[in-house]
Amino acid sequence: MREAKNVFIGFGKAAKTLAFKLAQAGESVVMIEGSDQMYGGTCINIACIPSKLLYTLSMAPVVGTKTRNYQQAVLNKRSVIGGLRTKNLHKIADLPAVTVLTGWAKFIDEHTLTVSYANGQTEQVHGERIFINTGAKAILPAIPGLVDSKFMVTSTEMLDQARLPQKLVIIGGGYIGLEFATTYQQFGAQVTILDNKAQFMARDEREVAQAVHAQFDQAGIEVVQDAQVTRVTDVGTHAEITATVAGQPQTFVADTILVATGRVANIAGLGLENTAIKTDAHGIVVDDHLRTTVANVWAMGDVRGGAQFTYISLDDYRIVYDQLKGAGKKSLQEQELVPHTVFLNPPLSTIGLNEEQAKAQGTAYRVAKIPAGAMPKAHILGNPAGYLKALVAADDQILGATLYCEEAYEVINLISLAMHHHLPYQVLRDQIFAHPTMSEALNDLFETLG
Ligand SMILES: Cc1cc2nc3c(=O)[nH]c(=O)nc-3n(C[C@H](O)[C@H](O)[C@H](O)COP(=O)(O)OP(=O)(O)OC[C@H]3O[C@@H](n4cnc5c(N)ncnc54)[C@H](O)[C@@H]3O)c2cc1C
Ligand SMILES: NC(=O)c1ccc[n+]([C@@H]2O[C@H](COP(=O)([O-])OP(=O)(O)OC[C@H]3O[C@@H](n4cnc5c(N)ncnc54)[C@H](O)[C@@H]3O)[C@@H](O)[C@H]2O)c1
Repeated sequence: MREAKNVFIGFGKAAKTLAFKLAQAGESVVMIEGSDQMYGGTCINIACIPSKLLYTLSMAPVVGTKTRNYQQAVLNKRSVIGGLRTKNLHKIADLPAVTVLTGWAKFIDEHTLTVSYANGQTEQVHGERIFINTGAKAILPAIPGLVDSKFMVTSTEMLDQARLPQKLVIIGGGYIGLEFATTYQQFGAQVTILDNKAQFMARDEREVAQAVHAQFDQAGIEVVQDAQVTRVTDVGTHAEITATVAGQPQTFVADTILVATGRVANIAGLGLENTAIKTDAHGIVVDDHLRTTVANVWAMGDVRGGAQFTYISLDDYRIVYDQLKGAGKKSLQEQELVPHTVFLNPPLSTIGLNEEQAKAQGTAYRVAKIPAGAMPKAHILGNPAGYLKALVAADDQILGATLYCEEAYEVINLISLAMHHHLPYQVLRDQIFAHPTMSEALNDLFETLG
């Protein structure tokens, strides 16, 4: 039997970072990854990186023309992702203390896994410690005809589809739905989003949801709320999607149906029933230090049923590493305040409280708000749309921000830093920023508060 001090199931963000650190410290590591197409995990292969690469390319006309070349973009994406995958593999596989096994792992007891290889062979691996980092997979709703439709894809297939859809229907108006609508519309697809909630962008405040909706209207992205999809039927070259919209039957036509209705923890087939590791409706149950209900097993990233973001998985690594090699003080508590970005055009980044939440909680606040068009950099970038808004408490601490503007995904990190370090808003108001940048909007934004 193969043995190691540290055995990882899944080559995700937390696992690869922790494996690298432990191996560098001379501890033996076995990394088990099911697919040779997934070294480095979901983010780099089938999620954040390919989707943001296509998003970026969807905004960039081919030099000398006004067209965006979708086929070229997909080829470009394959080449970049292939390079990153190899780099990720070698970064840990080349360390003398690491063995990478390409096969699917399943618990047979709390210290032992069976690894099944593509050639039908199996092997047993014993771990003093075992770290589960198996991620999440797309939820496929039980809609008659959906999974059998040849036009149905999840984000994974969509990101590698060589042909640009002409009529794309997206079921689900969350992160993936909104981002893919933006990207594929910009490449030239006709896009309709069918979301089952009554409100567009139900998690966000109405002000920004209305601003995004107006931008979608302008771009020609159709958004249908309160849509309960009841059936999908393939009809030759396209599919018909039947839905009840606000109680009325409607039919939509698509040559690609993207299912983006959330993702669920990847625990099926892991053999958890052979252990005392508990699960709930969200995933593997962990405590604030990511320990499962079995002392030698930890769970990190999407599989533990929390917020599904790569930066959360990375922070999960920090929590576990701190237990193994540090003071053991880091915990999930520190993940409560984190920035989020939806990669729209312009992008939308948020952190902390929004105005509706502050009102509902009865928190006293002042509002700072400026239009994005006030910033020269927004004009340089050719998109002065949107606004920046922040909430400040009576003691001058920043309560939260909504940035719907060019480069919001960079600027939000400065606000996050200020909030985490309890800096009063005046620090950002008076900070000298490089010019011309979008960050300098923070001078103007907080200047409005005096
Ligand atoms: C389209 C899309 C876009 C996204 N964009 C962003 C974004 O812009 N920013 C952001 O922060 N987040 C984004 N996310 C979310 C982000 O991708 C995930 O939160 C993150 O990748 C989760 O990483 P992880 O560490 O949990 O594990 P993962 O990276 O998911 O790794 C899990 C690995 O485990 C392997 N595995 C599973 N079961 C087994 C088994 N039994 N044996 C062996 N191996 C196994 C899998 O093959 C996989 O490689 C996006 C997600 C999607 C789908
Ligand atoms: N930029 C980023 O950070 C980023 C980008 C993409 C994905 N992600 C992560 O991946 C996760 C999964 O993304 P997602 O968009 O699949 O999930 P999501 O939870 O963000 O959105 C799912 C949407 O689908 C709707 N829905 C559910 N069932 C439906 C049905 N039967 N018919 C119509 N609508 C339905 C929900 O109401 C919701 O609006 C996200 O929650 C996020 O954590 C992050």
